[in-house]
Amino acid sequence: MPRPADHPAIAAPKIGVLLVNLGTPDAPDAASVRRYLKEFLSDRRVVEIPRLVWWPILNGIILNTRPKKSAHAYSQVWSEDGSPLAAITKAQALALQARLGDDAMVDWAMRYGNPAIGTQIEALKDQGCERILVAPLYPQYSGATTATVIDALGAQLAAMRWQPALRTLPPYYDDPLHIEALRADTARQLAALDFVPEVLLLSFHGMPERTLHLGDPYHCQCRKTARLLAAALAPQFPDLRIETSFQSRFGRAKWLEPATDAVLAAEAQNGTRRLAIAAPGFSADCLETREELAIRGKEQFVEAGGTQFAALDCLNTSDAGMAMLEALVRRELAGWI
Ligand SMILES: C=CC1=C(C)c2cc3[nH]c(cc4nc(cc5[nH]c(cc1n2)c(C)c5CCC(=O)O)C(CCC(=O)O)=C4C)c(C)c3C=C
Ligand SMILES: [Fe+2]
Ligand SMILES: [Fe+2]
Repeated sequence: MPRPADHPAIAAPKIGVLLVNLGTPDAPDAASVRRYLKEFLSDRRVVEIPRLVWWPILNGIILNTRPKKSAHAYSQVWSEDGSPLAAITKAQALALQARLGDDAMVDWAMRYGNPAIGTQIEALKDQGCERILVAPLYPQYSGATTATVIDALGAQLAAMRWQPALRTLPPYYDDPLHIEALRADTARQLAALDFVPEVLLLSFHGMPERTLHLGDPYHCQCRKTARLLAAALAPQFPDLRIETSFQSRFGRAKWLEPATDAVLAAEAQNGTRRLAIAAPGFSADCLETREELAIRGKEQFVEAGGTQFAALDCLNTSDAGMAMLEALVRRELAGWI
């Protein structure tokens, strides 16, 4: 007697893959940015300050001042396809679908904003996906990013009578596939520059330093990605000095150091003239890379005396990045196929 799964008349269950990134406003205007920031900064995992203290600060100060400033920043990087983070995540989903063919149905979601995780899980289920792999596209795990995706997933499941079976993609900060993709794509971009950088600065998004002491592995995982990437690049670029920093400080608390803006200024003041910056903690370019690094970072470096500056692209839909994503996803699907 064949087992039911082996019976030719019973079709294999459909598998869905949901790529998830942080989220972004729907438009580069103050009202849209305010809506997005309200959802994002109300998450207890993102801002770990007692509500009684945080609520008046968020609603009384931040949501009245930051949206206009951030909307201006977003307008500088907005593309025909919308916010870079959403446009690139969508393009990654399409590219992954082409690579996976009939093996899985690929879709994408934003943790804050649209398309929401819950809506996309429902859509995959409605299309017959009984098994769904959810892939938070953060190489390094943190409570403020990866864990919030799983929280949203839990909330969606809590509202479903007939739930799909789920898997989640583990962090891949030190996975040889990730390090090799970063090495290959960084080397390709460095070789295409019209100058030879003295320094390659690896800039990761920051977090309050307190989260490290509370046990969040994010800082250590960023450091390990940086160490492995530097070691992988060394044979091809023996004269390149590789440094690490943390960007995007938010609020008054002490954040992880050294801070990217301070390092850019210090490098130039100490005589570095040619510098390239890369952001191996972001799987897709976004406001933090295109505005904070490529525009403001360049200004900071040049004002302090630097002469040549380049902000490298994230893995985005590069061949190296998509080959890595396909391999990471296929490894998870192997348990189901
Ligand atoms: C890559 C990992 C990220 C971590 C860790 C992270 C922590 C973190 N972020 C904030 C506050 C803000 N982040 C903002 C934008 C933003 N953050 C990430 C990623 C991480 N954040 C991305 C990919 C983006 C870009 C979104 C886009 O639309 O392109 C913003 C919004 C922009 C702004 O107003 O500056 C805020 C605010 C905190 C407090 C935090 C850690 C606890
Ligand atoms: Fe952030
Ligand atoms: Fe920022």
